[in-house]
Amino acid sequence: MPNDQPASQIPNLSYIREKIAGVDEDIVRLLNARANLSLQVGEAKRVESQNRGDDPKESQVFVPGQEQLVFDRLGQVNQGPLPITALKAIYREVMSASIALQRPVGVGYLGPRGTFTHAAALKKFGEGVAYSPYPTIAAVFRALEAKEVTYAVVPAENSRAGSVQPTLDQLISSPLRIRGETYLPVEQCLLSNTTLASIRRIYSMPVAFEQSEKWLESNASHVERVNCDSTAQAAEQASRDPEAAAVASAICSEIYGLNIIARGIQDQRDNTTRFFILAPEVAPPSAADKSLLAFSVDHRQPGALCDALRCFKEHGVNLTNIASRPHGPRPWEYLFFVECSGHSQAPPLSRVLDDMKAYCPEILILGSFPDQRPIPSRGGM
Ligand SMILES: O=C(O)C(=O)C[C@]1(C(=O)O)C=C[C@@H](O)C=C1
Repeated sequence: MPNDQPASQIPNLSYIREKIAGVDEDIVRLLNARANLSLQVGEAKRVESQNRGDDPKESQVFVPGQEQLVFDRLGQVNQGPLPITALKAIYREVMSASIALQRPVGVGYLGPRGTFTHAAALKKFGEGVAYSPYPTIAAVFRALEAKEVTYAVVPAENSRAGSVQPTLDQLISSPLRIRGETYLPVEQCLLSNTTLASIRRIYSMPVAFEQSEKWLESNASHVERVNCDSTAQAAEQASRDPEAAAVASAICSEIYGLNIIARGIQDQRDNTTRFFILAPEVAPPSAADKSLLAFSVDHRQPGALCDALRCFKEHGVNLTNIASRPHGPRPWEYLFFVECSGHSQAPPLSRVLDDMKAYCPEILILGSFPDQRPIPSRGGM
């Protein structure tokens, strides 16, 4: 940046560096003061768990609503010149270390290394925790159920391709709950070690093919498509097949040694994927929560769905999404998935759930968590 001060008034470089060293000492002292408080929070959480009759070693250290409060406060107190995005990135690591101080944390994700889910997990938990990739969404669920990891991250929904069905299917049969969410901009690339004209097969995940449908139709309409469990697995397979390509992230080109043949091939410029953070239990209520529920109604009763949905209207609870899926154990019957504002343990949603019992043989609370939909002014993490 140009400096208009006369040369005589500019402090000399070593003097400024000494000042920076002094500020760094203060920052380290303050970070450790914060870390000591975090250790106390960890102890308080263990005592609370014990009082509830739960295993104190498994107390929940990741509290997304509290993290949102910290991020919101940063926005309120920051006077610059540091941009808020920089401050939030620094604090992501501060809180990552804070979580790890309270309890060793392992995060399972849909791997292998380099998937968008891996990027989402890093965005949510930072560098302070240990990461373990699993080959399928089902395997991620099983790992957390078996307590191989403390939390898990799975893809939930894409702005172009819609819900990730294997995640919904796992959620309804698993005791795990959604504790948090995060959104990630997704740029798809065509990666290969051959030229576009020589590609005979393209590997990817069904949702990634769907997101890139227009580009693939125009540029590779006659090329065979091979479904994989993840985009990174697709890149890994393409790296071993000289006639193949993969639809995957730019990061995968580095990890698996592939060239980027085309970048940004997704149909939507602001293609975004939403990920769920899974845990054994939901997070406590925060300032702005939403919930994902699944329920069935008596399909022989005309108006049964309408009766169930009226409960939301009567308590002024807003629905943001509704979908239906075949009910696993009972063919030709359906489960309705509803996403709405509020937390299942707090009114008005807790009252809606009480009223719905009159109309719904089954109600599953799949999760309640702070709403992180990307709103530029709020900028959830
Ligand atoms: O307040 C808590 O519950 C904490 O554990 C502290 C803290 C933090 O460092 O600010 C750390 C992790 C949580 O996810 C939220 C906040």
